Amino acid sequence: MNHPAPSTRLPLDVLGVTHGFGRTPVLVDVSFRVRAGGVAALVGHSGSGKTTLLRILAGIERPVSGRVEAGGRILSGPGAFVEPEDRGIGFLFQDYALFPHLSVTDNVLFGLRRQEQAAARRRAGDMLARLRIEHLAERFPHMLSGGEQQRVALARALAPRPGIMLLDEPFSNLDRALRDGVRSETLALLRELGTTVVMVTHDPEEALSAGEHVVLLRAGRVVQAGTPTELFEQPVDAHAAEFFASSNRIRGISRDGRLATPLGTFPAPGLADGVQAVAHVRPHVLRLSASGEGVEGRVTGRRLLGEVEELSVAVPGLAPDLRVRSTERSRLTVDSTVKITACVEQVFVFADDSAS
Ligand SMILES: Nc1ncnc2c1ncn2[C@@H]1O[C@H](COP(=O)(O)OP(=O)(O)OP(=O)(O)O)[C@@H](O)[C@H]1O
Repeated sequence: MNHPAPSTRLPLDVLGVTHGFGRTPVLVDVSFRVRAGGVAALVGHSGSGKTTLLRILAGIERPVSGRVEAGGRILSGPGAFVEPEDRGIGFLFQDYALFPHLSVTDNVLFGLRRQEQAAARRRAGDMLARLRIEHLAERFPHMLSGGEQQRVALARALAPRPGIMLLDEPFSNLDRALRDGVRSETLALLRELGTTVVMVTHDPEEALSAGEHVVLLRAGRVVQAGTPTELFEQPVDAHAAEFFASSNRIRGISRDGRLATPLGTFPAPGLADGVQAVAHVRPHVLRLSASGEGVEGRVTGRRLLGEVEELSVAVPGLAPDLRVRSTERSRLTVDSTVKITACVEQVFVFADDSAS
């Protein structure tokens, strides 16, 4: 099999990018760096500004202020702007946007239209081989499955060997079984080619599994940026904690650096005495046992969610019931009395936003 030459490795810097439409601010002072050949996942709820930021990186949109640099070259900035086609950036978007009237080969050649024809044909052939879709070369997009279309779109985007690749929810149209495979294959290929990647997703699992650097956006601001482990295990605020795993939210009042709740007391560093706060207790950090240590509760329901099982447990003084998840199948039945313990280090306490 022919292997395409690696792309030029480029770091990408986003420096204080601010943008808005009319009076509405959409991005506020956004900064982050993606190392050359690294993969960053931009994640956030709908409307947090992910796509606008990607459009700015692509050069489709000009930021109101701030800079975008690739390998030290200013792409957007005060008095400087490089047109999208001259940025050396490839895109892969959700709807693939293959040309319906062009064959697979011609779709890939479209990305190489600035090159000499014989070299372009060789490159297109290499790319199709690399993605194991040579046998589809003469087909038209309507004759392809979703996964095949995605590969063709990837081949088209990668054929010019961009140093940077922008992915906007490129796997969300694929069904779950296909998605995981296509995503890991795509990222493995991009890593092999040394391409720097910025991937937009609203799926927390996808961000944690794909990005070595995760940037969490809320209302156009970076809430937190770091490794997947940092974002999952050390969230900076309630929003960051809830984004990656929905928790049992247990209210209490802080005293002496701890939060007293019906489920026990949890460390509440930095909170003054008498502040209303919430302990975010993820369902998987709770353990149930038939007897022993812990707060007493009563099992009120069981649901199998696939790999994990969720039990709901009523605890006096707590509403709604606690959600407890485990990959082990519980022997506890509905109505049995249980003891509940929480892994204290994995409980996050933040001031109660809804109380102010
Ligand atoms: N051309 C535009 N004119 C006016 N407002 C816009 C325009 N493009 C985006 N917006 C607004 O900017 C905000 C951010 O939109 P953006 O598409 O960047 O968010 P997103 O995080 O990508 O959301 P989603 O996950 O739903 O795609 C939204 O409030 C949106 O309505």
